[in-house]
Amino acid sequence: MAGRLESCSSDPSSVSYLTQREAAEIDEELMGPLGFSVDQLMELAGLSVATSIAEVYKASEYKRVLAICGPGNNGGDGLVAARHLFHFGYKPYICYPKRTPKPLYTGLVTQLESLRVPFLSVEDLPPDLSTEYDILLDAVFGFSFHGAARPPFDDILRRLIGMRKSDQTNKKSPVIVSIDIPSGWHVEEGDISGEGIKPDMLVSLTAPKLCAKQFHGPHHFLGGRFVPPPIAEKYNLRLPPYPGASMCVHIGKAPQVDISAMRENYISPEFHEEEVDADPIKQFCKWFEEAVAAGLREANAMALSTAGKDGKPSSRMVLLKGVDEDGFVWYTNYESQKGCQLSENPWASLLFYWESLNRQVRVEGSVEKVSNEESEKYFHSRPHGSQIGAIVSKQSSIVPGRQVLHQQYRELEEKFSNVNLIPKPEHWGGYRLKPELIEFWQGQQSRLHDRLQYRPQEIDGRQVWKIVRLAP
Ligand SMILES: NC(=O)C1=CN([C@@H]2O[C@H](COP(=O)(O)OP(=O)(O)OC[C@H]3O[C@@H](n4cnc5c(N)ncnc54)[C@H](OP(=O)(O)O)[C@@H]3O)[C@@H](O)[C@H]2O)[C@@H](O)CC1
Ligand SMILES: Cc1cc2nc3c(=O)[nH]c(=O)nc-3n(C[C@H](O)[C@H](O)[C@H](O)COP(=O)(O)O)c2cc1C
Ligand SMILES: Cc1ncc(COP(=O)(O)O)c(C=O)c1O
Ligand SMILES: [K+]
Repeated sequence: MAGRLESCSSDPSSVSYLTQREAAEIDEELMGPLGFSVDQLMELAGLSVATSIAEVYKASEYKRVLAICGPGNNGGDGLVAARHLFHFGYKPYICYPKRTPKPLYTGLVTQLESLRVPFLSVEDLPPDLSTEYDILLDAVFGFSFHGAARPPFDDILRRLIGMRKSDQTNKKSPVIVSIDIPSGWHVEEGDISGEGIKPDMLVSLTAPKLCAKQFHGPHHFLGGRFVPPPIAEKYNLRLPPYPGASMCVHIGKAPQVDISAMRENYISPEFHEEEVDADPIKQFCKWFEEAVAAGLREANAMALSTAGKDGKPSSRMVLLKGVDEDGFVWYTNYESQKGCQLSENPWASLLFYWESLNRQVRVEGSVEKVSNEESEKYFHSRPHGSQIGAIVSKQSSIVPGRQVLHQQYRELEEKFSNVNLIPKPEHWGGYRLKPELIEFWQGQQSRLHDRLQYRPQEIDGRQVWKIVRLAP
């Protein structure tokens, strides 16, 4: 593979596209019989736009955002998006030349002013947009656009078009993000002249409009996670599922990424010898609590690496279920691959990676089984389904098909339906790794990371932990 990867996203052919009339009708229905207010929909639309941007263009690299807002609701979406982007750590600027005196819009302006977000007139805009901004947010026209753009928007659109053309030699030019419709494009026919703006990202709202079929930029997102079933049914809308609690979903052709160019620059507070706890377990607990407080999902997930007598290592994720001075505990099937390897070679390593904190913790040491009582106690604390699952699963053995697992699961569910205590299989239980090495890694800029390693040392017959700094 030549370093190229297609990232996952929804199949564009399975998504519905709306005509201009349908878009306007849906708008009216949402705000009529379905009880929404325009403020609500605009807030959700603007939030979807801001979260889509944050998914692709990180604030650390694309900080300066110029939101160009038009006279209608598309412009309102831009104002809302700019406010959210401010709170996400971006630096927004607003160009809003044709203001609407309605309270909704004056409120949005006041909110931005209270955040000290600068408002620029068309005359204030720098002659070359490409040097001053990292993101140009096109919130000029939405689905009610018709005809040819009138002043002052005609000139602004020309500058966006010109900037992209004259900038092809520049290393990094700003990206254009269009809300709902690339402004100036025909809502259904798209970029009729072929001379229109060429956004890098399009965030369609509610459902893509027909013109979006002509969008060939790298990032097509759908936002506006508020479509109620009556609308979806009436307009026969096929929309991709939104992941988790996300306000946006990537649709369209998956962007090609150059794996070799994928890298993050870690920016973190420095991590010094003076500030760490003399006891690595206490230090681990401190970092673990910080990972949990930072809202990391499964901060207790760790990679466990083992090797049997053939010396060939293998890794898999397991969940940390306890940690104290005696070591790190996880539970599994003693007859699994890892179980067999540990019976041949009771040494292992554990690895935690807390991505958003730029932290890694590495633990190495000897492994033994926890007491049967400890395993019993933990086993019975698990949800019933997981207890049955552990009985069903002869972990790491070949199964002929998923239905076999389901069949056995159903039989056991039936068998244990009136039983208080589901018996723990003998071959299921915990392991405890007693550390002989713990290393705390804090990512830093230019790959000059902090690495503090603890190893036990005997001083006057007493075991103490020696801390050394390792080169990154
Ligand atoms: N579920 C939904 O539906 C949701 C929709 N939402 C958002 O609403 C958007 C649609 O909003 P919208 O209807 O206000 O229309 P939009 O295009 O922003 O502006 C119309 C303005 O532009 C003007 N104008 C038109 N042509 C022009 C020209 N050639 N040159 C100059 N001006 C021109 C026109 O003036 P007029 O021609 O009427 O005098 C009017 O003032 C939609 O795309 C989405 O972003 C979300 O907020 C929430 C959920
Ligand atoms: C986040 C995560 C946590 C996991 N936790 C455990 C666990 O605590 N115990 C376990 O036996 N398997 C766990 N698994 C499944 C293992 O990664 C692995 O598939 C399984 O234990 C079989 O590994 P083996 O064949 O190398 O023994 C987890 C997987 C993931 C992705
Ligand atoms: C097969 C298996 N066993 C055990 C666990 C440990 O988790 P828990 O005891 O919380 O179910 C996991 C977690 O993913 C797992 O996949
Ligand atoms: K737009």
